[in-house]
Formats: sequence, structure tokens, C-alpha cells
Amino acid sequence: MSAPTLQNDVFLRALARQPTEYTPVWLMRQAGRYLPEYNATRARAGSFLGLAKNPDYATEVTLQPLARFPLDAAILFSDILTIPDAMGLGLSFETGEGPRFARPLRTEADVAALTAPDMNELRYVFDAVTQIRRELAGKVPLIGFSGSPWTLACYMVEGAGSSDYRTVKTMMYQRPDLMHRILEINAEAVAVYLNAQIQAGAQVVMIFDSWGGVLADGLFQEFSLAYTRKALAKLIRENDGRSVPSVVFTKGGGLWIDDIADLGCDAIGLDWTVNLGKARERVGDRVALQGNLDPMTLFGGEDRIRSEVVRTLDSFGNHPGHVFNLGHGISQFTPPEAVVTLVDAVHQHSRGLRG
Ligand SMILES: Cc1c2[nH]c(c1CCC(=O)O)Cc1[nH]c(c(CCC(=O)O)c1C)Cc1[nH]c(c(CCC(=O)O)c1C)Cc1[nH]c(c(C)c1CCC(=O)O)C2
Repeated sequence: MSAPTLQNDVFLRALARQPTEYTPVWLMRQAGRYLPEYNATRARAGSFLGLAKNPDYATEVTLQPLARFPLDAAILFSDILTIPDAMGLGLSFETGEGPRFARPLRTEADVAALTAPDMNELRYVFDAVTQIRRELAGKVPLIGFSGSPWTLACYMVEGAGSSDYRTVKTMMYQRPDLMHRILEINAEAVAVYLNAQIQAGAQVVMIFDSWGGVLADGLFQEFSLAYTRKALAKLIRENDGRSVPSVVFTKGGGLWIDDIADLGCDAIGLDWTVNLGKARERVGDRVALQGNLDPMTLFGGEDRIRSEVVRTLDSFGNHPGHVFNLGHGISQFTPPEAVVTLVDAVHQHSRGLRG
């Protein structure tokens, strides 16, 4: 089956650092609890995992934000923790508590027993990608994603979110050999997983290194960056006659953008602590930049949202290679009207900049 023509390729052209008539925009966690229709589908599915593991529901919620807002990309509805779940760690989400693993990796024996996941266990993800592509019918490109090897390891060792990363850092400092083994397996799993998403129809892939920024300089390069590089090196670069760009988002990674730009990715996702203009000067034309409005700006009211969008766009300047996004996921308490304002302001002001 040949895919329908892409009607809006502004996002792909911005990632390729080609000129665009306006700055494309999508939002991390654009499908989620701030949308009443998401909460309604989630209630029908019974739970977050019930939603994510059912391709019909995953397709429905992926498309929900696109029905409301003129976004320039869709992102697969899933979670980064599908990989460790498929490795047998036993993922659950307690209401209001975030993710939890029944069998975290704590001992040498746990780590020795760890193996790459069987991709058949993740078929629901690839089925969702194929179904979303079909229902998008070329409206906008679809982003597939994975956690970074390090960020996945944080959850696999901690067994849940953490405020200080004490358990995972204890293993890293005391038994770096165990940590390297986990990361090696994760890097391979991330590559195979993303390649299967690409083959199922993902047109862009993004790696979320959400907890890279908790590492010390030097250890970030050794325990996070090196394994993201290994995963990226194994990715399929072209599918269906088009190149498949990759985006690496390291929360708190602003001080390492030179290292990240040399990874071999096409774009870097930035949080709101970074000045986009200065970042662009540092990376030159090695990569595009994606970001980086503080998600809490969306609580500032219409005028403030517009002025912060203008400030962000102006800081990047009128150059190719910017994809507008938040600096992290949208808050579940965000009023949807704030997103209407945001998307309109990005499109309107960036068109003006081109003129
Ligand atoms: C660290 C991380 C996770 N998941 C993810 C990351 C990396 C990005 C980041 O740094 O935020 C990635 C993710 N999770 C989800 C998406 C969907 C795609 C999108 O719209 O961007 C993506 C890209 C859905 C989700 N993943 C989750 C939800 C909320 C679940 C619900 O409906 O109850 C959604 C919409 C659950 C989840 N999943 C995770 C946590 C910590 C939680 C609980 C968060 C919370 O309670 O706010 C792990």
C-alpha cells in the first residue's frame, strides 16, 4: 500500500532545516488529561494502560488534539515505559501516583537475568502506529518515540519516579558494570523498537532523555549520551523514499548541547532554561532545535501567552530549523483554550517574521 500524500510537511522541512512559510508547532503530551475527551476515552478503557495497549483507543486519543487545534504533527499515544514492561518488570499506574514496577532491577542477579524484550510483546504499539497513519490520511506527519537508555534505566532500577535518583545513582557509582550492562541492553532495545515503529509508519522518531539532566558532567556523557548514540547509530534512516529524522530531548541538557548536536540526530529538544538564539549559534547548522516554552506559561492568560510565544520565536530569529514546542509536557491542569491561543500565536507571528 502506498501512503497518501502528506498534506502538511512543514514539520519535516523544519527538521531538515529547510525554509518554511511559518514555524511548525506540536506539544509534548498533546494528547492527555487536560482534554475532557481524553478523560472520557480513558474512562471507557478503564485505565491508562488499558488505553495505551488498545490500538483503537490509542488511535482515537492520538487524533483528539488534532481535531481541536491546527497542530503540525501527531505523536503516537503510548508511554516510554512499554519497553521495561515488555522486559517483564511488571508496569502499573496507581491513580495519582505515577508509574510503578513490580520487579525493579536491584541485584546482580536481577541484572544478569535482564534480556532484550520480545517485539511481539510490543505489537500493540506497532499496530497503533499503522492504524494512526491510516486514519491521519496524510494530514500531518506522525512521530514515534522511545525513552533513552538512561531514562528507562532510572525507572527500571528505581521501580518508580524518584525525587533524588538515589537507588539508580547508587548502582551507577558502586557497580558501574551492572549499569553498563542494563544500558547496553536498553540501547539495543530502543533501536529495535524505534525501527519497528518506523517500519509500521512513524515518519519521525524522538528519544526522551527526561532524566539525563540529573547526571553530573562527565557521567552524562558516559551513562546517557554514549547509549543514545548507540541506539541512534542503528536507526533506519529512510523509509518509503523519505528520510526519517530523529529528535533527542534531554531535559536539563542545555549545558551539553554541543555534545548532543554531535550525536547524529537531526534535532535537539530543549527545555525553557535555554536561550534559543544562543543555542542556535552554538549548534550552527548541525541540527534543528525544538522547543522551548515553559508549560506553565499556559496559565498566564491570553496576552501573556502571546507575548511569551513572540519572545520565544524572536529569540530563535528568522532562520530555518525551528520547531515550536513546550520545554516539557503540558500540564494536566492546562485550560484547552490556552492551547488555541498558543498555536494561533506561533503560526501568526512566525508568518509575520518570514515577511
Ligand atoms: C518520563 C516519561 C514517562 N512517559 C513519557 C516520558 C518522557 C517525557 C517526559 O519527560 O514527560 C512519554 C510519554 N507519555 C505519554 C506520551 C504520549 C504522547 C504525547 O502526547 O506526547 C509520551 C510521549 C502519555 C502519558 N503517560 C502518562 C500519562 C498520564 C496517564 C493518565 O492518563 O493517567 C500520559 C497521558 C503516565 C506517565 N508516564 C510516565 C510518567 C512519569 C507518568 C505519570 C505522569 C503523570 O501522572 O503526570 C513516564
